[in-house]
Amino acid sequence: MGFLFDGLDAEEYDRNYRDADLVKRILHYFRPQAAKMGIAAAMISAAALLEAGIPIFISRSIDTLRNDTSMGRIATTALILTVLASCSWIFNLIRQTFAAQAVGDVVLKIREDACDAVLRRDMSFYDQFPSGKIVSRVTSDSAAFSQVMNLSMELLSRLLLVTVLVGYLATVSLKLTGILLALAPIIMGVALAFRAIARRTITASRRMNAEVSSHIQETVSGIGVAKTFRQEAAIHQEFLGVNQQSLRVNRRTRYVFSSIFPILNVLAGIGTASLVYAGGIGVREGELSAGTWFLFIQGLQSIWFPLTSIASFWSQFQLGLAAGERVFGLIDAEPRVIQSDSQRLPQLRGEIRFVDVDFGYKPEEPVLQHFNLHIRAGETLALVGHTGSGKSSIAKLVARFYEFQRGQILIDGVNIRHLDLSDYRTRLGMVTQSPFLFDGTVRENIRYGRPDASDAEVLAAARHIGGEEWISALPQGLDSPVGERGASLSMGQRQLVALARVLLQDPAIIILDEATASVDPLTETLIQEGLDTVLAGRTAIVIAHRLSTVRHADRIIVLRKGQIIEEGHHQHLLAAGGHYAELYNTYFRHQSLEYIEHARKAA
Ligand SMILES: Nc1ncnc2c1ncn2[C@@H]1O[C@H](COP(=O)(O)OP(=O)(O)OP(=O)(O)O)[C@@H](O)[C@H]1O
Repeated sequence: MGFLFDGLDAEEYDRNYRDADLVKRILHYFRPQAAKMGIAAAMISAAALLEAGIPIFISRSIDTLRNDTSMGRIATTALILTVLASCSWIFNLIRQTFAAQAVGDVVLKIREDACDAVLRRDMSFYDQFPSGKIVSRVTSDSAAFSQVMNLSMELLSRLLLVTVLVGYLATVSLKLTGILLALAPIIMGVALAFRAIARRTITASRRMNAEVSSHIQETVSGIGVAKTFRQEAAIHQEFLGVNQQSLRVNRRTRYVFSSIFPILNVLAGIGTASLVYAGGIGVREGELSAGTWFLFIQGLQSIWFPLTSIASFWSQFQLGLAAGERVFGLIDAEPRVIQSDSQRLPQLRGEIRFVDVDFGYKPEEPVLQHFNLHIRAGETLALVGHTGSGKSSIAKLVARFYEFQRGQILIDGVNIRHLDLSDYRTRLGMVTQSPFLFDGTVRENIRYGRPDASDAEVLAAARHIGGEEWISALPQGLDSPVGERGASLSMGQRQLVALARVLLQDPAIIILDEATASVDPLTETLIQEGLDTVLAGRTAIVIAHRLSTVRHADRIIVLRKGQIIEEGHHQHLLAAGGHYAELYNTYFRHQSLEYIEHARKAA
């Protein structure tokens, strides 16, 4: 009876597709599987006919055996029944095998399409869809969607069975068939009512369990803060409350589930009793044979479960379609970044020009307005400004992660919208504040910059960035595992890996979001040397957090609310005594050697 509870955890999502379109699209995925599905459908029909035939054969046999009880007759009856049951099992096995293959292939294809779609999307897409939702669309929704097909086949088989059986019973006794069918709406009504109640209690129970987990997770992850503020007792009390509520909800769920089977059994009992009574009278009056009487009682059992599953079909079918819709929604999401050409720039010099650019993540919240900036090829440009001033946005536009609303961005004089993006991005390197390392070794992570690089090239890049020492400090050298997201490496080591990776890539333009987290002085020096190596001879946009970077930058631009308010060289800007000087005094000055010396003397 598991089908009664299936799919209860699905959420309601907004529907944008018509059911007919969804079904058409699903069928389109099944088209290459037509042969397998054809075999499965044939097996369904054969098995349904056999399953309906078995009780009919038994009823006939009962009547025959009343007149002929010879060993031969008994043995033949038993043998035929064994053959019929075995055939039914074999047909079902073939059907399950072919259907599982077809559905499995379709889920595989849909997941491939969903994964491709995810990889093609621009960054604005990821702002809109949190990663958890994307993952669940690619994994569980694509599987839930295949349920539509399984359900349809199951329904087909049940309908066939009920039709054949009821059709035959009607030819035997209309009166008893009437009694049998009168029970159908009651059975279906109870099944539907139970589904509605079960759905509510299950949802409440799931929410409650999620609440308990999130409470524990929050407590554990914020344990340091909780201890500092001596909140342990309050947290304990709060947890007791949530836990008690969870107990109540889960108890109610169990009551609901354990009450349904007795209710269904009582109904089945009433149905059987009515048939026994009406059939018994029929036998007494000589209108029915004992075999037919048996057939109707057995028929109730055979029709009972199919009826409950037919009752629950439609809502489950809708849930499957909704899952399909979420997957198609992901596949069909319109890209915002649109390239109108695919020009390649084999000799990218790295000149970047923003011409009168307007940009906002949301149209009503502009980040850059009439923005103009010219970065010469090979120039190192440092962007400074308070948080939210638009530094990262400029970098993201150069990387073509987002679409801008007005103006032009030119790369070596070519409109960025006309470039072959994948070619362009091979010449564009990015080092983010907290570099993302993939689970694997240091070597694999460095090679990520250029998959065809040899071991010698990887080693050379690593040495070039930080010398021999940082490599030998790693437990297994370049073969040391980095752990999930690089957790086994220190922050400094992760940055060195990211720099070696980008050096191996050898881009013409480099975007660097300097890390704010401080590292030990030795690593700091290593990173600085690595940075100098990476930046040399390339166009660099650096979101600067280090004094040494702003000092050595060819040009600094100071941003406020998406506008350039000052620009020039470090000394020049400092002498001007404007916004940069203020930023320097509050942010950069404490990193200077003079400041540290002065502070030490003062202490
Ligand atoms: N993905 C996003 N979706 C919506 N708004 C965003 C997004 N990223 C940034 N913003 C907004 O755009 C503005 C500029 O942000 P940006 O990240 O460019 O600033 P920033 O100068 O790099 O700041 P920080 O130094 O804190 O990184 C801010 O108001 C920010 O809230």
